[in-house]
Amino acid sequence: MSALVVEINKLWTVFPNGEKEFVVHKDLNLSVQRGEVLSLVGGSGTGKTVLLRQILGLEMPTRGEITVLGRPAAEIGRRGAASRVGMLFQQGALFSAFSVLENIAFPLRELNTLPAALIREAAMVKLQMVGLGPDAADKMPSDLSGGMVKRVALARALIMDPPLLLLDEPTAGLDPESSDSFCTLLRSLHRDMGLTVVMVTHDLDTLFELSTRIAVLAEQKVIVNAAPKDVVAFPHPFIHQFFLGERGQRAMELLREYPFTV
Ligand SMILES: Nc1ncnc2c1ncn2[C@@H]1O[C@H](COP(=O)(O)OP(=O)(O)OP(=O)(O)O)[C@@H](O)[C@H]1O
Repeated sequence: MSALVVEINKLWTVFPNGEKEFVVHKDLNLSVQRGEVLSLVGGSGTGKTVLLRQILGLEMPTRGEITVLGRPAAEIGRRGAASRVGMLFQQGALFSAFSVLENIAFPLRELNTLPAALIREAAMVKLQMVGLGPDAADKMPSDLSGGMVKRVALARALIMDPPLLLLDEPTAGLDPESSDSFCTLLRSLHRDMGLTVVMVTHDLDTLFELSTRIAVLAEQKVIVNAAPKDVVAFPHPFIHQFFLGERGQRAMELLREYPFTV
């Protein structure tokens, strides 16, 4: 298998805006190597979520190519895609009428190729993998804490052991303690499953705890894609404001605290 898991070439994303056009991405290039945790960082509206959805094949770019695991991203949006790419949406997005176990099993059920007992067993394994006990299996989403919702959504994203995992603001809305323990879980899963991860986050703790690389979106493209310590030192007004403004001290502390990233 090639070391390149995601390859984005000359990507344009243009949305209609009244009489005019609104250009979100312009000639954007990005590549993600196997085993990386690549974080996408950028100001509001720079097209981070759109890019994740395009990698997942849920949206088509206006122009350019996105190759995921050697095939066009457009093929991923189809049936059985969960075996190639798992996605953790920002709100967790569980089905409220399904139990925890039914939510986790959903992509396997959809495939309709395995007997129910095997599907149940696979979902129980994933439940354990995300640190939840068997007693959580029959709970309904409304009975779960925010941290548990994220864990169940993660278990569902991983049900078919995809090599690539996409995370949209994985720790948004969690209290600091739940956020920390979710980061620890993501980090051990990344290590143990040999996952490649592409993540969008605004949270500096999450960013420095998990990222092996950071790609910064500005001026409709990726202005830098490098190790965290090199990104922090890159001369650009957005980066200066994001890492070295008010939050600068914190960013520097985090760089020292998480040797994994430097
Ligand atoms: N389907 C669409 N039609 C028109 N405009 C869209 C569509 N989807 C996204 N946009 C616009 O594209 C821009 C990028 O959106 P996106 O959600 O990717 O931003 P983002 O970088 O994730 O921002 P944030 O950090 O605020 O979540 C925004 O201005 C958004 O309004």
